[in-house]
Amino acid sequence: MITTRNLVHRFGGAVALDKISLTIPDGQFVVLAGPNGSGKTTLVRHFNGLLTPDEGDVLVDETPVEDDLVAARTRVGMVFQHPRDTFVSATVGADVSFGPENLGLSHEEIDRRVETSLSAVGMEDRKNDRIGSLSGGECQRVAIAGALAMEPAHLVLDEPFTGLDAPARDSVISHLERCSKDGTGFVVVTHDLRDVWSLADRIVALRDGQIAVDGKPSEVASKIADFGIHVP
Ligand SMILES: Nc1ncnc2c1ncn2[C@@H]1O[C@H](COP(=O)(O)OP(=O)(O)OP(=O)(O)O)[C@@H](O)[C@H]1O
Repeated sequence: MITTRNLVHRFGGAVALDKISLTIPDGQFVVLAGPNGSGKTTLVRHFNGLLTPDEGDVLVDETPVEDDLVAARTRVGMVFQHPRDTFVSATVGADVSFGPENLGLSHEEIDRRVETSLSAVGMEDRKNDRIGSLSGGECQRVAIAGALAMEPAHLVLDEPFTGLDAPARDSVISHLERCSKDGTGFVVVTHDLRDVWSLADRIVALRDGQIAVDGKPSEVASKIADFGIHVP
């Protein structure tokens, strides 16, 4: 469970998050929407301690993130835009095993996690492929596999569809659906709801650093259409 309580974040004098209180239970598929500059990326960067609150608290499983950064980063995985820049190894399999290796797991457990997470994104036959040979959608899927291999309770994807063509988007979405059914919670940051509307349990929309809308897709559709978010 991820909890923020009266979370405030400022950049210089400018308030980016203005008293955000939010609880995300395990397993929930949350879409975090809102216009450019509304605070989405700033908010999710608090979920695993990439930013520190100016005021308020952020807790993962009821422990303040700053008290146990390792636990927070194990429970909350993140995949950012442009994953091509974040790969650390030359091949798909080596990259996905990098995180579990750093957890000090046994070879058997590392192999199991690599197999499971690559097959969750439909890349089980591509372990030996070079990262440089992948398309944009495949890069995104390998980045998701790398995060899944850490077996997080929540996986945060920041604008995962940027730069992907329609078939690549559809492929990533169908694999997210599969992982979601298997129990992984998701927080997907987007300003375009069309891709993920059908997968979402909950839509949270920010405006000017505050929660403007929070509810099930069917409840919020009419409320969010007027603030710069594409609704299907
Ligand atoms: N490193 C930074 N330094 C200064 N201001 C920042 C920084 N990062 C974000 N901001 C400002 O904080 C506010 C929230 O930005 P944030 O990136 O969280 O919004 P966002 O909703 O994710 O936007 P986008 O959809 O454009 O990515 C904006 O006004 C932005 O200009």
